Amino acid sequence: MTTEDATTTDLDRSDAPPEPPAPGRESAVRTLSRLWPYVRPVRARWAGAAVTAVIASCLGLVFPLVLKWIVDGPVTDRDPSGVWLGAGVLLALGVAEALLFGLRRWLVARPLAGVEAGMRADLYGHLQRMPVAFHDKWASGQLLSRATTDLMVVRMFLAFPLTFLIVNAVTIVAGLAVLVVQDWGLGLVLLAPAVPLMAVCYRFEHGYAEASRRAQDQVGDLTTVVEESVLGIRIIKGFGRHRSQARAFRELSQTVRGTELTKARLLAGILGIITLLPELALGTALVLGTVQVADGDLSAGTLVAFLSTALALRWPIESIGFLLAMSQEAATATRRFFEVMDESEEDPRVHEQAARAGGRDGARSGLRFEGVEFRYPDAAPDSVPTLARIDLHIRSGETMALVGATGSGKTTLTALVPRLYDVTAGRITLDGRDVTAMPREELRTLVSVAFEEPTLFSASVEANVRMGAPDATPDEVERALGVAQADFVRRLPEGTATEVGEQGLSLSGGQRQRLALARTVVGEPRFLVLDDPLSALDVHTEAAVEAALRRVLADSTALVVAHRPSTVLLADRVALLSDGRITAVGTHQELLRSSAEYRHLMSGDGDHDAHDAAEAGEAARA
Ligand SMILES: Nc1ncnc2c1ncn2[C@@H]1O[C@H](COP(=O)(O)OP(=O)(O)OP(=O)(O)O)[C@@H](O)[C@H]1O
Repeated sequence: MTTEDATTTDLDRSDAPPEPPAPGRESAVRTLSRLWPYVRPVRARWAGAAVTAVIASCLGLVFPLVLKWIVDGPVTDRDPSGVWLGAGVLLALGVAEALLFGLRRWLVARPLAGVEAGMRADLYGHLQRMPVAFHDKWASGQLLSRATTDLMVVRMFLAFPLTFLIVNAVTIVAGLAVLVVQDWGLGLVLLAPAVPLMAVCYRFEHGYAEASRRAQDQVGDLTTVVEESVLGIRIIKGFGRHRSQARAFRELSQTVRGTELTKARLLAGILGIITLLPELALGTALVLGTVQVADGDLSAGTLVAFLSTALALRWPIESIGFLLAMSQEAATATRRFFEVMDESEEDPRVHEQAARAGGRDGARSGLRFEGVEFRYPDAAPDSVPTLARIDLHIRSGETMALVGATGSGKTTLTALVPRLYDVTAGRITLDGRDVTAMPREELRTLVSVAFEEPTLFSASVEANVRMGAPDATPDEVERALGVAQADFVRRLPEGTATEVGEQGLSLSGGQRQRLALARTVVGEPRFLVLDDPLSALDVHTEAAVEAALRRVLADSTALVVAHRPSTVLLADRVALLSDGRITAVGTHQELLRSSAEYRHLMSGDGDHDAHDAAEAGEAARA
């Protein structure tokens, strides 16, 4: 996304993910079960940790039984040594419980950090293999938030709620069994809230899933806005838009706050009910139990044991509300993760049919567009194609300039050669081989591209240039920097080792463009596709780059998008693109003579869009 785009962002949007599936369409359990391939390698340690936690939690249920023994035994018999023994057992139980919980944490911490890292690496690798059309469609903040916050939520779920939902369920069942065994009547009183609680939990899960999805998407939008504002900070300041931008940001954060409050309200509601109903049941059991003890129907020890068992179950029951909430958030995070992972990657296979059909033109026949038609993937099927009926032959070793009004489709046409997008009809061949018949790696070694927007990465000058050819020798890097007239790198603090890019030294537009050009030519590719590569250079530097570039172009087959006559003069021939169609091909002089539209475009009187240029051409003809 360009910086210009960043500032025109409508902050009120609720953009990507494109059409998120409605929550609840797939159950949380089903969604979370998709994590199994990632959890599988650590299943033994995870299960060991869960069993440890179950043992630790159930040890808590032994306390009341020891208490009962102390009250009904040594206390009733006034036996101090028995009381000390009981106290010692309680202390040992407490220490054992603490140690076991510590062991559980130790068992899972490292493997689950590994699961999170593995998922993140998979997501990153997948994003690298996704077609450009996918990145056109998805807001960067949505992808960022999925790779960071969502994966953290998943790790926390595996470490805590998943284990404790199991641990607490086992503890509650065991505890209720202990209660019923001690006094079935009082046990049933405590069991009474179970059914309404289950109904409440079910309803809560549904509402919370919806709110949690909304919140996580809104956080993604917020991330996008922050990222775009940082990238576009110069334009925001330059246009004095920081106040309105801040206001729009505040509104979006208010929306996130509102959704978080909805979640908090839902959680508070269920926590209230989950606490209230068992407390009521416990109060009732306490009254009934006390009456039974007074009537002599129940021993005091049994009542103490009964109540302390019930109290030991308070935490497992009360925690269910937020464990469910965390599980729902993890289900949403997992769903958001797999929404990206489920998108199909670029097909690495070559098209067999195209491979068989290719080769008939023979070697060194250059770059050919044959009946090419292209429509962007999100365009309506019946819309006018962006490019249509493109037949163009750039002979081996020839440089063809591509000229056309703004919006006529020049960038789109250049993007088809390295298969950033695939043609919707027709074919493109390199030395007679259909580009779809080549493995992408081979294609992208054969074709080198320089885009209008010279993006550099946070790395040294040399590493940025080497992206064009990782195996280039230092001499080749020097030569490429020479072609791009990037001698300014010698004056940088650490020469070619100087860090540039987002976190590095700031370079001027022209300097960045020259480094990007060096990156393109370093591998001496057979085919070069340059999208207006000299637009940011002053006339003297442009002339020097052109002189050097001419030597490179002599050995390559090149397609060069050009807006200025000086760039056009690099080319042997020129193709004129009007509204997505090639309307003329010839030398610069021929087109100056024969095409009014071309004359108009080359006259340099301002910027024209495709329509203006065509109209101006018509007018000039008339
Ligand atoms: N990713 C995209 N998705 C949908 N439509 C697009 C996309 N990129 C460009 N377009 C549309 O395709 C048309 C051609 O755009 P393109 O960028 O190829 O023009 P161009 O000739 O290179 O213009 P310029 O000289 O201004 O760079 C435009 O109408 C543009 O709106």
